[in-house]
Amino acid sequence: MSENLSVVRSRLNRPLTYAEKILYSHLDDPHGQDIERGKSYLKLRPDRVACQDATAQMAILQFMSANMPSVATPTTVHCDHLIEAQIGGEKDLARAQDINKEVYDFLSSSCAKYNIGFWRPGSGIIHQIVLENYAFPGGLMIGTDSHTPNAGGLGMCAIGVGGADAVDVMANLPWELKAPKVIGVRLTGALSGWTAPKDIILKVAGILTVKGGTGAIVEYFGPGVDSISSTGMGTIANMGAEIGATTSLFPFNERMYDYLAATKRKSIGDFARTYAAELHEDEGAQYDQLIELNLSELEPHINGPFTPDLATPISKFKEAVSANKWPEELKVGLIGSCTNSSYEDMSRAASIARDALDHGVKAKSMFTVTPGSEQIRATIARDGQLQTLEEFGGMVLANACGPCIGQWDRRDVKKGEANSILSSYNRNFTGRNDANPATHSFVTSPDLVVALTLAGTLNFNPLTDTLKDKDGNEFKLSAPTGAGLPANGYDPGQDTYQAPPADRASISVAVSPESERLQILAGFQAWDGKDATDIPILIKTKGKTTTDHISMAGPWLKYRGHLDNISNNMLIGAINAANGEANKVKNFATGEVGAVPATARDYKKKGIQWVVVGDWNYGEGSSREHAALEPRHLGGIAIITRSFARIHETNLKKQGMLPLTFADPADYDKINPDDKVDVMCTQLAVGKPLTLRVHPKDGKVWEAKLQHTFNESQIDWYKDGSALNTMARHAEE
Ligand SMILES: O=C(O)C[C@@H]([C@@H](O)C(=O)O)[N+](=O)[O-]
Ligand code: SF4
Repeated sequence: MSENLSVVRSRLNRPLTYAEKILYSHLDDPHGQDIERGKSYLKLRPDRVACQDATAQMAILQFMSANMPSVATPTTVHCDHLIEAQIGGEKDLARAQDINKEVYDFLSSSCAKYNIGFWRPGSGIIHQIVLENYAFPGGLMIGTDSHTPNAGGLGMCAIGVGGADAVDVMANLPWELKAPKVIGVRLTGALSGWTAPKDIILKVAGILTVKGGTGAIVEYFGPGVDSISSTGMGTIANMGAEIGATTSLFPFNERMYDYLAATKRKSIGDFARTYAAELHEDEGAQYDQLIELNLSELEPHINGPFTPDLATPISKFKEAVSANKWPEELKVGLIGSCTNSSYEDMSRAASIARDALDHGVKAKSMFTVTPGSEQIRATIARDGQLQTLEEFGGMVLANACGPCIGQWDRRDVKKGEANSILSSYNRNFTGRNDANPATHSFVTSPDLVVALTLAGTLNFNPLTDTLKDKDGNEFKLSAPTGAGLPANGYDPGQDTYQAPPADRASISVAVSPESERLQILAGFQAWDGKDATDIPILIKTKGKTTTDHISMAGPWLKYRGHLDNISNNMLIGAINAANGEANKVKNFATGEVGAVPATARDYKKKGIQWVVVGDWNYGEGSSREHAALEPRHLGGIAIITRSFARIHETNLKKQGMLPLTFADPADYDKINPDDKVDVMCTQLAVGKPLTLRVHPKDGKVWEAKLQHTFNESQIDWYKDGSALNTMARHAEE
């Protein structure tokens, strides 16, 4: 990496940010690569790939079509998304192992066959396991999950991608990324009292908004960094996904060294120390945008509802609750998720719970606890935090995503009933946790979750308000305390890791043709070389259209390996601009109103291609490529929006769709849901806009200019029908 970096330094002759040092030291061709931030497509060689069980299925099904004996880059698969939270950790895990047996067997056998490490159900959430075992300062990795950036807590450049991107790296192809801009966040002062690392990213999300980080890496630096633990830095990097950032990262420092040593990787810490000079930004490094945060003045924040960038400082939260008429009663408090489930998070949360118990009171709201990994669970069980949280009223769930991804058998409210929940998670999109669009979900630090769960209401500020103890006397909660690392080291707990066997050739991977959950992928048809004329708009979506709106998780996760079945959830959460409702569109071939997937299937049966029209930051959120595979599978050809989230735009290109943006954003308003359109696909060329000819039902034809970001090789993906088809074609040549 140092050699590559010195080659690039001699070419660029300017100070570099830390993010650039990691990226450019991983270039496939440091001598010849064109390097311009925000413009060039970098060809990179990541050190590692990580996949989780809800995205690994499609990634491995695609890798299988590359006909390779094993993966070319160290890869792991983590079972964390498919465990439903119902009655508590152990029973939920056993139930999941039974329900998901077919998928787990597919994953464990394909991992064994292709030389992939397999982390069984119960091992923990992918991003905690990666931090505990694989992340290292100066490394570059990709993961088929948008919160892969969590590894930024160990100074790694870790980027979320769709499965098709992971297949490139598994198949030893260079991985392509548009050279990101770099946003600097300079931290001064120090965290103290109720202010937690999470509050830094909650504040930054409020500043940058959900699309402010798109196309950029967020790089933290400055004297304030040293007041944050390595897992705290991970929290901040993790939730950088919510501002659309390519990733977020921190410079190597002694807090990272301590975490490496605590997780049996002192040798890596020592090695990083020998390269410390290169594991941070250069003097005079230039940032495309610079934000200053004084941590000594930073308040705790609560973000939401419905979007992770609606940031409210705790001192203003009560008035926001009443001004917006959010449901005041706090129904459920949830701590955990990959964002906040570290030893430090659990220790600080337990210190507040202990304070309450010492005053003879405990949780008023329902309260759930998700340890981030088996190692964390075993250690907080040994050290007592787990028992304290249970005594406080906590239900300990499996070491898994659970309610965060909608894997929650929630019984305390009916669908449609307005209510409020508070979590230490990173995302709070409509319906995400419990499929109830009336659930007001807020994200904050674990500390504030515990404090407000104790009070049972959103109208409580632990910094200023008092509570009544068991005798009715008033008391004020003390600020949380908690060790960043376990004084007696981590307890690894149960061994949940399956290493790939030496002899792999004899292993067979079975996918039953009758399976409801796994389906061998048929290649997509190549482009017919023609313009698409007089085609309908399947739906014009209004407002926020995240990957949760496009391909809902929760109950649909069971079909993540079966493209035809999961396509029945396509866009069912998106709001139709024509009627303000979800999953209700007009079929322009029959005149009937019906569900989006059924309408698309009818068009496909009739050989009618279609487009979707969307608004800003379309495809915000997850890396699930199903959000791109489904419209492709059901006969869509283009998604036309005001702007895209990075991962989703790439996923659409990889699957042979056309992600196009209005050159004039006002054209989004001009186009009507019942217009027919001509997409002049034959005009697709690098750097050239494409024409959309619009035929209003009544009125004269007009034209919109559409922009795109295709480069030469990506245009091949469109012509071949998908990136996989291009890969197969090159392999034959
Ligand atoms: O949907 C998936 O499988 C991946 C997704 C999920 O982890 C999520 O938090 O929504 N993500 O964030 O990329
Ligand atoms: S954000 Fe939630 S669903 Fe996604 S990886 Fe983290 S814990 Fe799992």
